[in-house]
Amino acid sequence: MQMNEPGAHFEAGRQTGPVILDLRHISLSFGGVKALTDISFDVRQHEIRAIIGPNGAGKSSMLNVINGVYRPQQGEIVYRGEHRRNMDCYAAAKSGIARTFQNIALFKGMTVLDNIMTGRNLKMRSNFLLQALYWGPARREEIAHRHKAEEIIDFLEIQHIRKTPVGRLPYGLQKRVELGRALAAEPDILLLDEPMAGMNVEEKQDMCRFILDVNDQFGTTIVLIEHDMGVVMDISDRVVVLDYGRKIGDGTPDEVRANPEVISAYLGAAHGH
Ligand SMILES: Nc1ncnc2c1ncn2[C@@H]1O[C@H](COP(=O)(O)OP(=O)(O)OP(=O)(O)O)[C@@H](O)[C@H]1O
Repeated sequence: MQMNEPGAHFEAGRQTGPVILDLRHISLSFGGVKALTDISFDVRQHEIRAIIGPNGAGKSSMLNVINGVYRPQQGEIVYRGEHRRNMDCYAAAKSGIARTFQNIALFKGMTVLDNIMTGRNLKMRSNFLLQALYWGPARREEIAHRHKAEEIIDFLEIQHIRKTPVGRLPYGLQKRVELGRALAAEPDILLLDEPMAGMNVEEKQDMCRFILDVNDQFGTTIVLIEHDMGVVMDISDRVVVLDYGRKIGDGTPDEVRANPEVISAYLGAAHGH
């Protein structure tokens, strides 16, 4: 029998580690609108954790709480054992949390390579002054960053478009470049907001493969929002289900699929309630 590290768990045949991110009793409202009410769930190292739920359920708000864009009025976030009232956007990025957005947020006029290089910003030590004073070290640093960006380009199989302005690419490839930019930060946790939205079947299959490879080869923990149930159930270790800002289910894909409250929320949504 294989010996596991302490705190190790097996989900969907994948070994996941101890809890890296723990969200406790998070409540968030905008004026009178309650976007999240008393949500608690955790994320284990190396797992693929999905957040699902009907439109307006609070999924994007939850990601925004995790990377510090929104500050919840109540609750606590424990990240790597440190307790915080809320995350701070810059600190979250600096401490290894990267994300992609529902609507692509790339520099359309810039090439694929340059967009991916922007993901290295937080890793760059040299600023303009330093570059002027110490041309050598800054140059060496630039080369190292470029090398990393090229590695990501190879990994995502987009060598052929590395010099193409992003705005000229089809949607599916733009989404892949956005993933590349997030990967350039070498994150420990990658937050993906609907990575497959608007894609055709083939593009979805490619994206699934890349997400699984990122998780497998880089050991990256992944938290994703996705509407395509087939994809979610296929690739996730555990799924949290939100409805009207409340958590109504949490568990393995099989557990969630069999949860009567989840079934009725989805049937209700399908019937337009
Ligand atoms: N910045 C904001 N200002 C005011 N209300 C907001 C804001 N962001 C989200 N909300 C509200 O919070 C609720 C949850 O929205 P959220 O976008 O998190 O849901 P979602 O599950 O991601 O939805 P979708 O699947 O449609 O993207 C909604 O009622 C939404 O209108």
